[in-house]
Amino acid sequence: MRSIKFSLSRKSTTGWDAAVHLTEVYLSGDRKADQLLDELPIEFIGDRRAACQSLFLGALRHGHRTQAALQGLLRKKARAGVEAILLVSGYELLDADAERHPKIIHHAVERSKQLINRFEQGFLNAVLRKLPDALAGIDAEQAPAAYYSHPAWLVAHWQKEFPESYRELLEWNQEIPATYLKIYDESIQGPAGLEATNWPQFYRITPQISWQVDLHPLLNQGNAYIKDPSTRLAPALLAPQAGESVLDLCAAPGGKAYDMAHAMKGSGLIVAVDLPGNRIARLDANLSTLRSADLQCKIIKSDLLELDAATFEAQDLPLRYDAVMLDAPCSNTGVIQRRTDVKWRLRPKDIAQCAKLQLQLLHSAARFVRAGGRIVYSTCSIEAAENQHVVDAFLKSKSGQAFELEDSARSLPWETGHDGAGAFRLRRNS
Ligand SMILES: C[S@@+](CC[C@H](N)C(=O)[O-])C[C@H]1O[C@@H](n2cnc3c(N)ncnc32)[C@H](O)[C@@H]1O
Repeated sequence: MRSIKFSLSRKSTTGWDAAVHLTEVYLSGDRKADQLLDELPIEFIGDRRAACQSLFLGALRHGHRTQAALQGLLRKKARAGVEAILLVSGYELLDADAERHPKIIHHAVERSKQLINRFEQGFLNAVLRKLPDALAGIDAEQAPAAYYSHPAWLVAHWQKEFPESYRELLEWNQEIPATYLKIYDESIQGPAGLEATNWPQFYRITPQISWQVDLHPLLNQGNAYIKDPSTRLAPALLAPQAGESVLDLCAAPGGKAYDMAHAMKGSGLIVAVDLPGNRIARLDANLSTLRSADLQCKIIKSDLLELDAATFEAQDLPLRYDAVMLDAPCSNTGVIQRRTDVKWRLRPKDIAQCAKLQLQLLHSAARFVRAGGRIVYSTCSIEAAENQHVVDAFLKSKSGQAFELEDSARSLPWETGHDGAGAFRLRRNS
């Protein structure tokens, strides 16, 4: 398959064409939606980029519903190029009033002439004409997984985990997420078009805002960061103080480090650890905006499970810290509204596998907490298996005996109105 930059380099390429192309690449490979959007050529800007993003993410957000509707219309699975057109069109049909459906179908058939062969065009035409009725025939009560466009196993799992509220969760995940800017320095006047929220320092970014003109000058100076209000929970629990030593584990790209550096009033030590790889460059760029004469920020590129005393000694860094943040990798079930392709990637065994790794990471992280110090274990999962159960298993273990659970915070998106998360503060007594 040709590169995204090459395929979209023609001036005549529309946002719709680009969305179909990204959807095809997504269906054919193992790249995440964010990565594909990041690969759009820089000249692909303005309305074309916005249309591409909205159609591509809409196709994925509602893709399971469109696939369910197509089941009765296709004898065998369509080639990824054809399926991509059907998913983008399915989203457009769901998003529009019935009187616009013929226009949507006509447009898809016309644009597809340059994308698929004549046989496929005839087939597409026939299927698209039946798609609106097939979509309308899916009932929320009888077929919640198809209607709310989630894998059936995940819906069955949440029906057990959240019997009272799984529908609210499914509805939440299907909404288009808000984007928030956190402004740390109260003296900074944000641009017009930022909307205040109930969460201090968080502003909703409205369509009036220009990323290029309004936001870029504000970002990357250490005083503002694009992040969801749920990200405040774990740093607030850890509450690092000025002058303390903080070990930020699983740190990249550095969002939690921003909160912690500001809580520390720019004084102390932050040692950030993440796996070697391309996330380190963004971590480094973010930390470089936080460093000051009084705040040292160091990076260790390492697997936490292999982190040992020698690595710290080699960089002349302490081995034990006042405060440790472990923002563990997780199933991401709390952020599906924002990262809709998580629904496509997640497999039934993933939650248990994440929990197993998280417990290993917590054991490894706990070694670096000084006596009397604290550690916050945090995830952006809403699964008990990845939150409370990991902490319970740790506390029951031999090394967990030295710790006690002091406090915790949880966000279930349908209750809080922002992304889901779990955070637990453990104190080391000895
Ligand atoms: C939830 S993200 C961290 C987000 C970050 N704390 C922030 O606030 O911007 C999880 C991170 O864990 C890192 N990670 C996963 N497994 C790891 C391991 N074994 N050792 C170190 N880092 C790991 C990933 O590379 C990823 O950057």
